Amino acid sequence: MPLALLSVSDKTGLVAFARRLVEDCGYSLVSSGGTAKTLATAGLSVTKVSDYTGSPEILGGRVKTLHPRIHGGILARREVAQDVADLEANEIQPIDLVVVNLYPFEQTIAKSDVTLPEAVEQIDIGGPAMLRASAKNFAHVTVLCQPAQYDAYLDEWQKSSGAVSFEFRKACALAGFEHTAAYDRAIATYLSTDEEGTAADTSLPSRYTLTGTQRQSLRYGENPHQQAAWYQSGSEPMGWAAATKLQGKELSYNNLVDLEAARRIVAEFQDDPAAVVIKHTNPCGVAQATTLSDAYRRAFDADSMSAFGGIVALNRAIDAATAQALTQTFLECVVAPSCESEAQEILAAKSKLRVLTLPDLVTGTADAVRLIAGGFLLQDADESPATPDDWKVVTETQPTPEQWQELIFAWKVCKHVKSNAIVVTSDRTTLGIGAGQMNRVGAVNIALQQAGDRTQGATLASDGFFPFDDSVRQAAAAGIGAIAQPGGSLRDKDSIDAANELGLAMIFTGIRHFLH
Ligand SMILES: NC(=O)c1ncn([C@@H]2O[C@H](COP(=O)(O)O)[C@@H](O)[C@H]2O)c1NC=O
Repeated sequence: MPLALLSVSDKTGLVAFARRLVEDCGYSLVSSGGTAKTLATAGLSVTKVSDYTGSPEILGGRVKTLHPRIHGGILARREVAQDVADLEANEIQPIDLVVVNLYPFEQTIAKSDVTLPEAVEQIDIGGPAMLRASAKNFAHVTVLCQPAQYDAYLDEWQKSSGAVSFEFRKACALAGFEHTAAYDRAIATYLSTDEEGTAADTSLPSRYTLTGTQRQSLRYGENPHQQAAWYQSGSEPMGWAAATKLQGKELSYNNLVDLEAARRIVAEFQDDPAAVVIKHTNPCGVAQATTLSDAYRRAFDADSMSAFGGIVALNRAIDAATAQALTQTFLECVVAPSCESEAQEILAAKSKLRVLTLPDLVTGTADAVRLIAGGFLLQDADESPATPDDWKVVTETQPTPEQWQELIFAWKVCKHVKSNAIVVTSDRTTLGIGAGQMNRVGAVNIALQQAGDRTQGATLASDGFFPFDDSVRQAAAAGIGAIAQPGGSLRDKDSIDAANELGLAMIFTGIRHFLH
């Protein structure tokens, strides 16, 4: 009789599955304590692991299945004479099917009041050992690590009359190793943070694993000839995986990339209603106002030509007036924390428009990963807030209180524009954005040109320092009244002298915001 080993924390579907293993597939069952109890209570015949091994479960369950009779049965190569002889000599029966799912570590640490000892006790040791052992020996053993796989196994068993295919076993092994990798990643991440959830050690980890479960296959990637899929980190949906799509076409790869860019900008603005319009990850309009509809109109009007086909993020619930404005042009996606029912009815007229709600638009990722040939780069996210207390006025002319507010606004936007970045703003609305230019003067030119005749008295922010005084002179010629830039160039003095000569106020932020 073939032997199946069942040891599961999540007992969903367990009894029905085990019954079919016995009745349809002819398995005899061996199970760890709690699993055996569940099966026996349901009237199934099952041998307890402790009876099979002759060793009781000890240390409060820390050692249950860690025994040569279990691991020998899983790992034996049936075609290797010495392995077969070892099994016989030790009275070990080969195990053909391992059904194991792990202690719910992630669910445990998701609880707000969890203690470190509680979390540590939920680190499964015996389960991953069995899972990895059976995945390693997929040439002979099938491993199932989630209840969702039970039906597929029974289908496969029936289809093959019990001769489960190599491909099926290999796919199960792959799923098993992905599962243990994600499980260990969650443990390592948890241990690397302190009770407040911030990194306990400021240095980056010596080993870094990125894992995810495919959540959605996407029609294509950045271009139609590229395949793409969306992966969810962790077992609980967070971030975009927790968003709700109220209406509209299927999300595309580029939609998700742009939505994330839009989210990051709107997350900067919490105090007043704010709107962001994104094209190809750069903002073409950002505005704050006293009402959401006004903020959206201003963001849209900032560069209405570019806004066509844009991605919009809003930091307040979509109301009817904003919904009305949103339907006036072609947009790809809109995201907001929520959407009022009247607004939903209005937006429904644009049935293709993707409307998403994401209650938490602020929480992002702590790490930024970039793949390069042969490896990847890891850095902290650019979380540095705009802290004007540390900013230094370097000109004779001091910014007025209004200019200070405007400089903060421009600087926050500038942080999210691809380098070289220049942002011109007025009345908490972008007027012109120079993005991704290979020289800074080019970025200044584009931003000023876009702003057109609206630059008189406006402010300008630059993500990097000015290497020469030419940008200051261009800005002054266009009527810009105040500038924010990091400072730090060898020729800072030239820029300061030019600003003084031309009567501009200029502040040095002391930090830069390159974005590549
Ligand atoms: N220590 C062990 O030898 C061990 N063997 C299996 N487990 C886990 O114990 C759980 C099942 O326990 P039970 O059948 O007692 O409800 C499974 O999640 C399984 O992964 C173990 N627990 C933790 O490491």
